[in-house]
Amino acid sequence: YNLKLSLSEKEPSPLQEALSQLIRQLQRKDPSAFFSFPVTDLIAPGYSTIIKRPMDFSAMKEKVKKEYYQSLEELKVDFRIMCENAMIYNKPETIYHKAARKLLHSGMKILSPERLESLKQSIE
Ligand SMILES: COc1ccc(Br)cc1-c1nc(N)nc2[nH]cnc12
Repeated sequence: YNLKLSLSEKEPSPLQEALSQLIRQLQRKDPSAFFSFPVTDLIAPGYSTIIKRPMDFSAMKEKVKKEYYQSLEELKVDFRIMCENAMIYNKPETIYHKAARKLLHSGMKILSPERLESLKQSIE
């Protein structure tokens, strides 16, 4: 029987697939998983007052699932915010600041204009 897929079983769109693939590639560059989940004030005292736009990979995945991203570039914006947050809150000599700088650097290659353009062609 061709039972209609319920809303919760909607197939991911090509854009969602591409976004999820990019997030997987980016997460591989965060082996310590510092960026997998939201930073809490318990882990980082005062974080929620200092950082106005918190972002992490789990939030990105949620935004993909809810189709918040209308383009690949919007993911790049959130990725940069996530890394910059860590470099704002944490002093330069900390492992978190250094991990963020390194992640930002490798992420900008994965999200380079050329890479995103060719990925866009494959989505159309
Ligand atoms: C989710 O955050 C963490 C999880 C586990 C551990 Br150990 C540290 C963090 C963390 N700590 C600080 N100070 N700044 C961050 N920026 C992104 N991650 C962090």
